[in-house]
Amino acid sequence: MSQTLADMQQILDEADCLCPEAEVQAAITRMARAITEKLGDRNPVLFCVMNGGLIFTGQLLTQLHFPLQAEYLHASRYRHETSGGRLEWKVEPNFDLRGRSVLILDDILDEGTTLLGISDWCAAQGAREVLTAVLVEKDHARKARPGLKGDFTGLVIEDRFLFGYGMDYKGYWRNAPGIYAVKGL
Ligand SMILES: O=P(O)(O)OC[C@H]1O[C@H](OP(=O)(O)OP(=O)(O)O)[C@H](O)[C@@H]1O
Ligand SMILES: Nc1nc2[nH]cnc2c(=O)[nH]1
Repeated sequence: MSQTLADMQQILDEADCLCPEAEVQAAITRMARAITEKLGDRNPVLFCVMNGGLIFTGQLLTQLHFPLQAEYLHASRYRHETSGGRLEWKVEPNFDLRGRSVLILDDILDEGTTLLGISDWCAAQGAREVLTAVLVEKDHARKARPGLKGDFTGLVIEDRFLFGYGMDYKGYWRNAPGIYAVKGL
């Protein structure tokens, strides 16, 4: 096994599981009900924020039983690091947002800079309303705006560096079937 693979296996073996898969799935089901209640008759367009939003979006979408359009965008600011920098757009959506209800789907609201930047961009494109849904909110007071929260939140989790369920550690373990914290971080 290469050193990278051995290191990554050790990361998972030594990590703390903060939320097992069944609890994550229950949270996604609760979110699906709340989103349906709010947006079920608004013909919304949903944007998965790649890459981290992939698994959450996939598991949420099939629980939304109303007409919607599903799209993606790609914006990133961590680049395999454990602290964030400037938000970089990798793929801007090519989609007419004028007058639309928009729901942004992402794995985590940490400082919230990513979701604020994306929400502002959607509003500037003429969206009628922009809502956000995050699987995880990180519990700390360093938000980009005091008290910043998603409109729909699955789980509130302690202030450690998390991976699994879409969140990566150095590009790995987005596929981990639960939410884990790296040992010592
Ligand atoms: O609330 P913030 O502090 O802005 O952090 C949250 C963002 O960080 C992660 O993305 P990242 O930039 O790591 O890109 P990724 O989606 O490719 O993992 C995550 O997917 C969120 O989009
Ligand atoms: N993987 C991962 N990405 C993040 N982006 C912001 N916070 C986190 C985190 O705790 N884990």
